[in-house]
Amino acid sequence: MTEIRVLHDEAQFRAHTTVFRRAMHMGPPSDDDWKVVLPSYEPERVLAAFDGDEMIGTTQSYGSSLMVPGGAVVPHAAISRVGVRADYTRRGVLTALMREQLSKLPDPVATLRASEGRIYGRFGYGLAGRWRTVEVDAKRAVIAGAMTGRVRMLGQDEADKLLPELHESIGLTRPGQISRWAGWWARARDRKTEAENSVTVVHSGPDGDDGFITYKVTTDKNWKHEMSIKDFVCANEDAWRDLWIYVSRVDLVDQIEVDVALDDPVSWLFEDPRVVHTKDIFDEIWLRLVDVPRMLAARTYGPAEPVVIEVRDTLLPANDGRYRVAPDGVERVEDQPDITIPVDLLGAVYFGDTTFSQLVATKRIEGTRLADADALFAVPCKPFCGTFF
Ligand SMILES: CC(=O)SCCNC(=O)CCNC(=O)[C@H](O)C(C)(C)COP(=O)(O)OP(=O)(O)OC[C@H]1O[C@@H](n2cnc3c(N)ncnc32)[C@H](O)[C@@H]1OP(=O)(O)O
Repeated sequence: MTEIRVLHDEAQFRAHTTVFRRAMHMGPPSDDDWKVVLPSYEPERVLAAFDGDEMIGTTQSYGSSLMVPGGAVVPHAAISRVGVRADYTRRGVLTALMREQLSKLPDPVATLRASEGRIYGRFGYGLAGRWRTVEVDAKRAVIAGAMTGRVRMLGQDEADKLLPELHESIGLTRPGQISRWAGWWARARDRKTEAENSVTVVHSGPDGDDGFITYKVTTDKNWKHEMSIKDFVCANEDAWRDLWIYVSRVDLVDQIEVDVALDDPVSWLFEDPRVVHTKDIFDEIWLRLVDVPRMLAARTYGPAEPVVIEVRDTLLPANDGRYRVAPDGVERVEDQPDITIPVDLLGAVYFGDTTFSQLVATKRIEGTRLADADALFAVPCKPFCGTFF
């Protein structure tokens, strides 16, 4: 019999990490590891499944905020450390954890990064945003013109102190982005220490610091140097362009790799757009609309005739209902629906990464008046988070 409990103390948190890591085929945390991981445990947000006294499954969330289309920022739960002990899988342990977690979340929306694509749809998470991994041939990469601002390289201690403040002051600039919590920065600092030669460069414009990158250069046995950009954050286009000028001019580097938004205009920076090659497109944001009326009201809509959308949510039936979505807002109605959609697929269209028409074409949903629905949910830019957790 599986029982779900909220964990409260450090010993339980450490056992939680061990169960999760084992599910991911990693060993338990060392004492040094544990010092870094502990700050990522937030009271009341940590759940575990038990069989008697045995901990057999885990999940937790971090309190954060998320930008939605139109620019509003809403409280958000970042879901992480989901794992079930291999000797207990496929007996409903994750189902019990997810059910309990969703019923208790204080936030109207949750996102996660999925280890596998078939796990989370049944719990109402939809694939809402993807990233594009690009490789830039640095030897041929020429950006015309000079920087408009200036860049400076930081020492590790300085970076550890400045980056959380700078990230917060830059704020969220694109739908899909989330704020970072103290435990996120502790893990990031630890990963940089592991990487040893991780480099942080900050950009300043007329109003002060307004962007940064963190990267690492590795050298293979053929003396080929690859720069991997781990973090690329900027408040404006000048900072973005100047930081690209900087990385494209670092000596010895043959190739630069970075994850960007699907519609990132990076190719247009270079005199020869072919220096940018898309290596991969991969799912990033799995979105769970926990409070559907609140989340539908939080975003803005494009110009189109209103449509009535019927939402089905087996885990959170308070969301079940028909919503009339119009450019001037959303209201619950009893009218006949134009479209009927499960909550995971409403999550998939929420950020505009996919459309109602595409879902109908693939027979995932049924509906009419698709041109209006697509126009209402259309967005000027694709979602991208850029914060891995
Ligand atoms: C946000 C993150 O942390 S991502 C990391 C997720 N964790 C991992 O990948 C670690 C390794 N895997 C595991 O720990 C487990 O297999 C989990 C957590 C993915 C699933 O836990 P389980 O307790 O086995 O899930 P549960 O028994 O509740 O399964 C519910 C349903 O999902 C299906 N399901 C569960 N996992 C998978 C999977 N990996 N692939 C396909 N279907 C799956 C089950 O078959 C079941 O379907 P059914 O209701 O039709 O019978």
